[in-house]
Amino acid sequence: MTRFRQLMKFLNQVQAQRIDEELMSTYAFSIDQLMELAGLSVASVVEYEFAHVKESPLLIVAGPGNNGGDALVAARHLKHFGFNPEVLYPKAPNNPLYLRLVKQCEDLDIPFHSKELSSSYIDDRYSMILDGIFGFSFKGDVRAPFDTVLNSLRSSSKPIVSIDIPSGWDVENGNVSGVGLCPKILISLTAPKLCARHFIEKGNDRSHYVGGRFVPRALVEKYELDTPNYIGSSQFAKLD
Ligand SMILES: NC(=O)C1=CN([C@@H]2O[C@H](COP(=O)(O)OP(=O)(O)OC[C@H]3O[C@@H](n4cnc5c(N)ncnc54)[C@H](O)[C@@H]3O)[C@@H](O)[C@H]2O)[C@H](O)CC1
Ligand SMILES: [K+]
Repeated sequence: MTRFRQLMKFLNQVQAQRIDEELMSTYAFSIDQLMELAGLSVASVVEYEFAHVKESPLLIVAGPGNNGGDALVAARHLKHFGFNPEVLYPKAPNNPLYLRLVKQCEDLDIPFHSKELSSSYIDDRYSMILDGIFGFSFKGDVRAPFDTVLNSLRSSSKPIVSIDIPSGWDVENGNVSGVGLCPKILISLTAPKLCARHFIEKGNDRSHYVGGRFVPRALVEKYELDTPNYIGSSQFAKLD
């Protein structure tokens, strides 16, 4: 796997949301397409980093928005990759897109949990945690039921991989509340958001990836994104 120089461009919250909107208007993508590619990137990074613990169950925590949708897509791909994913879905929205993703997972016999799991249960059962709770639309103080979910994940000793934003972190200012997760791996989608600067500062035992290989050149130029040169068919790039 080739490493890439650290990207220098970080998006604020409004830019991240605008890029998302433009992809689905000007550039004619459907949300299903973007989510499928985002979730595939995430699953590919997990496969790359955790292939050695494939047999143990892994815990995928899905939130109420599209970050949670990415997590559900990743769960499906990981099952096809030979992993043993289980999904914690504390607040399942009644939205046709997410209902389809849940059905696709259930049809693969992926177990779902709706009630918070204790940190001791997580530590005993799972090899790692995939955090798809909140992404770039998170704002304000964490509301129930996710406050207690974040508490038990934070108390667990298992490695956390965060999709796009470490959940509980302010999208621009990082873990200012102190209630956010402390991931070992961050997978930024499209481009890193401003909070990723604080993740990088934490040091060498952290890995930062970028995924979401769907950004047209005109959008890269408009927002001056430093998207990596993905190698071959790879769905992610690891940043230095
Ligand atoms: N262009 C891309 O890179 C793509 C990224 N994708 C993923 O989509 C998320 C952003 O999704 P969005 O639905 O806009 O928002 P979130 O998932 O971050 O969450 C919204 C959800 O959360 C609730 N919420 C917000 N703040 C709080 C709070 N303080 N307490 C409790 N609940 C909160 C809110 O009510 C909503 O229900 C991005 O990060 C990527 O992961 C797309 O999948 C593809 C394109
Ligand atoms: K997240």
